[in-house]
Amino acid sequence: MSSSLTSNELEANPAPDPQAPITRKGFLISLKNSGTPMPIPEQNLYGRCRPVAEFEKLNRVGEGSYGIVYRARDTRNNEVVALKKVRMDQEKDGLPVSGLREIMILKQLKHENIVRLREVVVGKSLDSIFLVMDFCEQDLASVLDNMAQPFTESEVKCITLQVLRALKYIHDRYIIHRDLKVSNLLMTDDGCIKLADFGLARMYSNPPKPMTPQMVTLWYRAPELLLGCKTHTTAVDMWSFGCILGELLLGKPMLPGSSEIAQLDMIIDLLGAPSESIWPGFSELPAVQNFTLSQQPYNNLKTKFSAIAQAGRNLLNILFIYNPNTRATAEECLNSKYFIDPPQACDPRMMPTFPQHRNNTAPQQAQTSADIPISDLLNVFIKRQRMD
Ligand SMILES: Nc1ncnc2c1ncn2[C@@H]1O[C@H](COP(=O)(O)OP(=O)(O)OP(=O)(O)O)[C@@H](O)[C@H]1O
Repeated sequence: MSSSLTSNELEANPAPDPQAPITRKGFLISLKNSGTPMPIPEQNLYGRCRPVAEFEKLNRVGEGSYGIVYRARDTRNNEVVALKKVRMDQEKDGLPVSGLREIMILKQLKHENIVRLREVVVGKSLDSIFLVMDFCEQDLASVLDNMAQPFTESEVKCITLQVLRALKYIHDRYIIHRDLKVSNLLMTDDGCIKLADFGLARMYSNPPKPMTPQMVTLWYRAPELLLGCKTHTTAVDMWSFGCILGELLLGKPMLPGSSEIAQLDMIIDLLGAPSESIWPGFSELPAVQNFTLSQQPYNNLKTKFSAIAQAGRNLLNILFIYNPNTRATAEECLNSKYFIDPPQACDPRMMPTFPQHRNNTAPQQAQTSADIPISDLLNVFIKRQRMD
């Protein structure tokens, strides 16, 4: 991904509803009004950052494209937290853009099925920042990789209902996650699912504005993205959600393509070929000419999910709709008969617990740092980018 934080981007995609709970204030508005970084009117907009030295790193639990995540102990209150070090070396201009986006978005979200950002802490230089989040004992990818038997259907319903609640919450606030996959679904020992990793998330507007299509991990990527559509909607998350539901029901990834064309072929093998009649505008999509799509005419969802009750297959059918404008929304899924029919979703507290496979690495030394306001940090990054 080539990404840089520009004032245009900060201004882009305003929430269409001025009453929406998400507001843009502080430094964002300063940039918009002046075109250059301005002093931040509210001192310490995001509060003062504590030094990361106040956290004892216990072990590394994960590493993604944009950061390393540690289990750590907050020495002030002894609580165990997740500490995500924002990776700096991936950005060509040295800016932790995905980290900053993640901070800006997570700060505004408060929902029991979304990982809570407690605070931002800093290392010894401004080039080292960490997100402090509630610690979740598991992520669904490592659970699925290590479990002896697949989830029962009532466990699948328990997990997916929680994911849908998180999706409804963010979609109602004009936020698209854009990287929904099992490794970004965390689970606590109380069976609570938390949507994590908002590094690729974006605000969207109506009508949608152009965005980079190469988002979303391939296996969970919607056909409109694979075909180069530049206007994304919440429907991209709903496709990914369908892939996750399918993966939980099958006990293995549903569409594990190894390239974009292989991914499209897998989708077509499962659902039949898209056409202008079922997806108006399909033939105009930028990448349609680049691929020779197979003409397989049948929808094979029923065969692939023959062990699942009709209501489950109906839910999958409305998620795997090619046309993003008619694909099911999170709210429609929450009202699906699938969640009413037996077996009903189990209580999260009845979910099985799993060994913590991610806790096997050695402790790390904490760094020292200064006590710096996060607003200063953000200004430094923005200024640096303007100089490039
Ligand atoms: N709050 C948390 N509690 C426990 N583990 C976490 C937490 N946040 C992240 N992790 C672990 O760290 C991994 C990577 O985190 P995350 O997805 O946020 O990083 P990323 O660099 O953005 O990853 P990606 O490459 O998927 O975009 C997760 O899959 C999970 O295993």
